[in-house]
Amino acid sequence: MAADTVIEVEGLRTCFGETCIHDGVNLSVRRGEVLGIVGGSGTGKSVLLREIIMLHEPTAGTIRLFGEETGDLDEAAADRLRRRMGVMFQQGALFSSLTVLENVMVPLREQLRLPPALMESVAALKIALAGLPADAGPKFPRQLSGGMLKRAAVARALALDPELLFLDEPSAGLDPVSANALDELILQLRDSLGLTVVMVTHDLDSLWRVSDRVAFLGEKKVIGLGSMEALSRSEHPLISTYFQGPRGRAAKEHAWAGR
Ligand SMILES: Nc1ncnc2c1ncn2[C@@H]1O[C@H](COP(=O)(O)OP(=O)(O)OP(=O)(O)O)[C@@H](O)[C@H]1O
Repeated sequence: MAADTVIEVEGLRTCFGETCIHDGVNLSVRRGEVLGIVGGSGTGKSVLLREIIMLHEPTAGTIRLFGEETGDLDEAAADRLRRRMGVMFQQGALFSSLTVLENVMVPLREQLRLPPALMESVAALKIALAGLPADAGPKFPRQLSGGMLKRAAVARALALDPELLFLDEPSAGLDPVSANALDELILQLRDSLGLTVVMVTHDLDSLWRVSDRVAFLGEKKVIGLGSMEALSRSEHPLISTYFQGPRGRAAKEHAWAGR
């Protein structure tokens, strides 16, 4: 495994009963990059993410995180690795009965032994890092806009100072202005904290703006891996249909107009 590789997936196979959705998935993620995962609906993007973060066990193949093979770990070692990763799931998944500050404190309470006042300070810092005003802390999720909810979920994902951030459809349900602002946040976090970001998304505008490389899932494998520019020129029929449809072309024009 190369020194700058933080995630390596090799020969991954995933079956649910008789149906296999991955068969020979290979992928490596480099430290400090934003890697997008795309592909048609049902190609197994979210399942791949869940496998990388050790929430689902693959049928076969290996996944290495920071050089450690995840299939071989005992619970304590898996927990140590989990602490190095932050995850934002599709729905944000905040606890509705807790304030934003309390939500961000959940991983701190679970993983660290800190005095309550210090935990509050750490949580407040993460809320600020995620671009929320300080008065968002005492609010409940139902009192926040869609864009603010996503930021609160990002704040919680950052609670334990992760090196790796996973985002499942971060811009889903956001208006274009809030989606742009979230893209900016992702880039800022990568640059200021040196985070490696893996993001599953269908948002082509966002992929043009933030991804360094994109992995295209299709035919149960990664059938394309490279920059958006390289992928958008791919002649593979599945990839070209995806990127050269009307939405793909519009996103490319949009991206070029913004340069
Ligand atoms: N626990 C499970 N049991 C059985 N089948 C599952 C399970 N989890 C996922 N699947 C199936 O695996 C396939 C891939 O699901 P996944 O959610 O990863 O797709 P996706 O590429 O993220 O799709 P989308 O873009 O629509 O979100 C789907 O057909 C789904 O029904």
